[in-house]
Amino acid sequence: MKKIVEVLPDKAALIERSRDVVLTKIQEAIQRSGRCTLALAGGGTPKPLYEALASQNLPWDKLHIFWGDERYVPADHPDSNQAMARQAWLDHVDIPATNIHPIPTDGESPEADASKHDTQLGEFFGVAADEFPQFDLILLGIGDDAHTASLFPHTQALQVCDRRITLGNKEGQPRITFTVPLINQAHCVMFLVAGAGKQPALAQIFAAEADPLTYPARFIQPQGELWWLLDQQAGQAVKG
Ligand SMILES: O=C(O)[C@H](O)[C@@H](O)[C@H](O)[C@H](O)COP(=O)(O)O
Repeated sequence: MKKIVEVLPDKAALIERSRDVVLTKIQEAIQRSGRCTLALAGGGTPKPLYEALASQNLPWDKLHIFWGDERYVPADHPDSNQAMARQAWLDHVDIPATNIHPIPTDGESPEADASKHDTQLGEFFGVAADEFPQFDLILLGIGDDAHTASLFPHTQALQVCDRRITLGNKEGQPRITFTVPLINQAHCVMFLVAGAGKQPALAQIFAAEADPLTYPARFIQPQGELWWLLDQQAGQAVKG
């Protein structure tokens, strides 16, 4: 794993830098394999990044969009991660509908939809049920409790090693999430973190030792590159 940590002067600089790194990673993936598989994060921090990507001129047919986690709400619900990315970005560019691979939330149950998406990933990447495909880029955020994707502290999802997709649990509300081994298989994982409220969580995530079940983002140790892009306020927590 190659770890890169950058602290940017403010939120605007963080978004500009993340846009540039994302564009580079998309280009590298397309050169490597003819396409780029990109998993998006929810939350407020990446929204301006998605808005910035909406004005780019990209080979949209080569980009395949996934989500690292989803809230269990209809696709047009204000809390839907899919809806946020569509409104900020995907609805404004010429990406083929078949290149957008949302986590389903309209099935019989969260369990059934998690299992369906696990199968969908296997089919898309052409891998067996017990294999973990390699995403080109996975975008992530962290919560004040150091959760990432929908991998919340001390939840069952953190222990799942034999599936790509599982159920997350936010204070009793079901979510659907990538598992730790799926995220860790990626070519590149990029965390975007802004604001002073994230300092305590970041301090524990970057500490020499701390329990990953309490600070789930510590589990993220991808095969490829691990980027932490922080604004100045969040970055106070990791300055030597
Ligand atoms: O669906 C979600 O809520 C996320 O994917 C989640 O893990 C998010 O990235 C963090 O909670 C950070 O959220 P903010 O960017 O809003 O701080």
